[in-house]
Amino acid sequence: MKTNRPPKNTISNQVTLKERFDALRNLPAFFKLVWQTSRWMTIVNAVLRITRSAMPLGLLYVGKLIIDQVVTISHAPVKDMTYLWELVGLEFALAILTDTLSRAVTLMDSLLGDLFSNHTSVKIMEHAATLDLDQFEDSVFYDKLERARQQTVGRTILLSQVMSQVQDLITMGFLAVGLMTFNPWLIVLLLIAIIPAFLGESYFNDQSYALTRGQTPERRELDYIRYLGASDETAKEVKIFDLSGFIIDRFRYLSNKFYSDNKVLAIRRSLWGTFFAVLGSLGYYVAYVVIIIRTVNGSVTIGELAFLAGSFRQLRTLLEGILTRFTAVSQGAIYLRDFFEFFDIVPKIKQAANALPFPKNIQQGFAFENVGFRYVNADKWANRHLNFTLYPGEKLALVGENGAGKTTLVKLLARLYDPTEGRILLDGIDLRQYDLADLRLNVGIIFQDYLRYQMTFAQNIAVGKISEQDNRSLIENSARQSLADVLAAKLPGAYDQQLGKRFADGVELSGGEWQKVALARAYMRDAQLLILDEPTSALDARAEYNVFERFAELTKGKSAVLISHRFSTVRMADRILVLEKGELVEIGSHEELLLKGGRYAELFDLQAAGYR
Ligand SMILES: Nc1ncnc2c1ncn2[C@@H]1O[C@H](COP(=O)(O)OP(=O)(O)OP(=O)(O)O)[C@@H](O)[C@H]1O
Repeated sequence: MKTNRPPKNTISNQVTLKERFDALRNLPAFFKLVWQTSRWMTIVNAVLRITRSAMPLGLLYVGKLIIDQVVTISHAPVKDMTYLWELVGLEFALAILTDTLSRAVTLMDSLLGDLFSNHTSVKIMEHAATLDLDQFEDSVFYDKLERARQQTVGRTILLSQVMSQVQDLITMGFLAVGLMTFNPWLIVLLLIAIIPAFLGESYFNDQSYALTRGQTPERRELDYIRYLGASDETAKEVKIFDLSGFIIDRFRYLSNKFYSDNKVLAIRRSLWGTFFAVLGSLGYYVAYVVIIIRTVNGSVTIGELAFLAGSFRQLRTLLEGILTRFTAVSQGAIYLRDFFEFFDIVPKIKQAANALPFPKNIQQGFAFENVGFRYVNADKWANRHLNFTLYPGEKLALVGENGAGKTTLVKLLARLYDPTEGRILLDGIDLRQYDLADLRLNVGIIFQDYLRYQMTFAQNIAVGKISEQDNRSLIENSARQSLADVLAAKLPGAYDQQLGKRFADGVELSGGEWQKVALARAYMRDAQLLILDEPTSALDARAEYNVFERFAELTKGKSAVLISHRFSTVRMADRILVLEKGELVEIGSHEELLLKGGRYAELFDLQAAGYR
């Protein structure tokens, strides 16, 4: 965790006017997404809004007719009220209709917005699932993912903003036509009063976007700290190391920084906003005075006075809203760029064209030809100059100190990464030529940091081959093979027992017990290559020995790679590959390597000495 980092320079996050306009190009793609979310809702929404936009002019005009009629009747000797009441009835109907339409629009916006948010969340998850492991390990990627996630909620607002924009533009068109029939210059006055507010608004929106964008990494850190500070997974360590003060301090530092950065901007925005509002009011009152003078002179009726003043006031509000919203919409479009940028990230590990099916029975095995791998942004090679073959049916153990590159090697075998240099051949053909899904189905790995799903016992095993989640006999059989069946028998809910403490009635397992459950996943699929990356480290020595003995027996004829730091386990393998700083230093059987008296013998003696 970083502390007391200097304030982030947000200059690079400033948006130019050109970028703002360029971003508007994202709107069609955005509407395509909305359209995909629900066609009928989009249409209904549009129809409702167009109808609603004619209402203000209608109301003002009927209002004018009513006032003029009242004036006429008040001067008439015979008072016939019929027409007046008709007008009042009409206005009442229009008022009810306006209100109903507004509510219907709000309802539609919120329903469509919710659906849109669900739709885009699913799309993000679907796209994230196609991406490579190393993309997930890149912080720039995480920032993009985070911004894309924010969009799913934020963009529902954009939806109603754009719709409202169109609606208000139409309303304005109606009102402007009405106003221009009386006094065209009133429109000019209106524009003069409004434009400064628009410019101010777009300036502050830019500032706010730059600030938010610049804060993305800190926001992620804040989320992470919130998680550290209050989660079942972290509570134990936080308590024992008494980290709460440290965590809270960091949280306070970051959140205070957000607060003060945002505060400065909010205050400036508010002060300028007030000034522009005064300017707008000034414009309105100049127009009002002119209309009053004309009414007093008799060139405008009292009904027209009400109509003109009302139109002008409404137009001002509308225009202000439209201009403000314009910056908000283009702002939203800029955020959208982040959203679509996430979808532009393409996986590097892809299915080859005309991919080959995975061999039914591996003939020659996996041959590493000068394989090297370097993590993104790492200077050091994690694996280098690897030349060896994993033969069909062979059990190969990987040995080496921490960071020697064992896990990386098995990730290459499962194509979680592709080699940076060299290649891996399966039966003489580059691994990249095989069907990816088929490969993953045939290469089973249980990692040392396997997941403890807060789900049922059976589901925790079924994740090994989720398509078989309802195949209870396969699940129970897999549990038997990893020796987890004994555990199920002891649980109150047996295979349906909820595991973990996160949800109601969950039972927590010990580290070793969890490992047996995780190991059962390996037996769910009939993989031709099984990889166990230290998933047995929490088992006691006897249990690990039993598990591996059983594993060797159950996987007879299949290839397997085992990673373990226990030599009692390692010696069971047909051959042992010793890695040092990512490179192969020795390979051979336990006996051969002991005889050789090299690195393996040294490590073995070291461990044996510990037991003497
Ligand atoms: N995701 C990653 N990004 C960058 N570097 C990594 C990543 N994972 C591992 N490394 C680096 O690659 C090297 C090899 O790591 P690897 O996990 O393969 O070692 P290992 O032999 O499995 O270690 P251990 O016995 O501790 O599990 C290490 O130096 C490690 O720091």
